[in-house]
Amino acid sequence: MFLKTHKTGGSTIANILFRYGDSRNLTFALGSVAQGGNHLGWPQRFRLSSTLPVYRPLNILCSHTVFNKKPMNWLFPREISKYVTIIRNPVDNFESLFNYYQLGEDLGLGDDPVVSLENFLKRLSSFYSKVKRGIHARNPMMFDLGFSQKYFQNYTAVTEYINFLNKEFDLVMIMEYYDESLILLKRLLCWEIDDILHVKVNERLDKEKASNLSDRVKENIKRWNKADVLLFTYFNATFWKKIEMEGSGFYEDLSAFRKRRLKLQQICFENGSGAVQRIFGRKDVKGYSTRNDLNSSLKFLCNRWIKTENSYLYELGKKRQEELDSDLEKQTRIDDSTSWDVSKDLQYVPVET
Ligand SMILES: Nc1ncnc2c1ncn2[C@@H]1O[C@H](COP(=O)(O)OS(=O)(=O)O)[C@@H](OP(=O)(O)O)[C@H]1O
Repeated sequence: MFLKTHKTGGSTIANILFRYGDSRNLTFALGSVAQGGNHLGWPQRFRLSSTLPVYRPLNILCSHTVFNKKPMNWLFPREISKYVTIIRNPVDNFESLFNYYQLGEDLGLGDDPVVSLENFLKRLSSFYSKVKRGIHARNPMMFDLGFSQKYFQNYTAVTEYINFLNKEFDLVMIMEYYDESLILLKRLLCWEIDDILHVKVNERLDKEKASNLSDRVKENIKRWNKADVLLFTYFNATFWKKIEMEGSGFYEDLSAFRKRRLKLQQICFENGSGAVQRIFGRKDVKGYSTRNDLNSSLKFLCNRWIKTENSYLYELGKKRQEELDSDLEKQTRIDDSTSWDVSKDLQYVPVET
């Protein structure tokens, strides 16, 4: 169960999980197409009804949702499942989220990534309630991890919830240490290095980024998102303790992984092509150009690395629908209550009068 928090590098992990699960015919928790397919009830807490129906146990959940222990533990029993998530430095996370979702524009603060963010932080309380996607606009990571907004300003509640998360999750990855995070994931899931190969996806275009934020703005982002700061500080510390416990084999894996990834990236993609990828509607992010000289199997492999979340979900949804249709067909056949002719032992023989 991968709890995909917003703007933390989760789409890259989801792409890894899609490729892993799809090639092994595993079953994903899929959202309804009406919700865009990539949300499992978000911003509501996860419920059993948040996923499309399925007649077999689920193997992977990797779409946006809000953590909810009971239904999740039911679908992914703790004894046989791994619970993982990823977080990011709250300053960069908030900047990414604010500008990606154009919250400044929503509020009439203009489309300049730096100025609109500065102005938002100046008059927070009056703006917060007005943001259409207000859910995003404070402690977005703690929100996705299921912490109630009511307690955002309660230190005891925040720290207790972080302790609770520490018990619920087997691994909390850190975006700033992406490679190290993936090696921990590989080891936790007993995977091979090839299973975690990837390219960075969903990176904003440079013009949408607010680079060089002043120290004052950074400090205000931290003060506004105190619960996320506490979350990040706590799991950043446990992350390095985890790595220490892995021993020296961890760094051997890390170096082998980096070499292999570089090699495959060189095989698959043109260097610095400046390509742009459309991910939905009119939203573009940085993309990749696959090399022209690839044979068909390599082309297939390389294109899967950069396949967007939405097209993966669309394909998986279609596959699921076909399975459901055939499962339903089988059930209808079993339930056909007029088919009494398969055996005659209990055949109806009326009493003679
Ligand atoms: N491998 C790797 N290493 C470092 N950083 C990475 C990686 N993959 C994704 N990213 C950065 O993650 C940001 C996108 O996060 P998400 O995919 O979670 O966004 S979303 O909520 O699903 O829209 C986005 O950050 P910003 O560009 O700052 O917005 C990506 O650049």
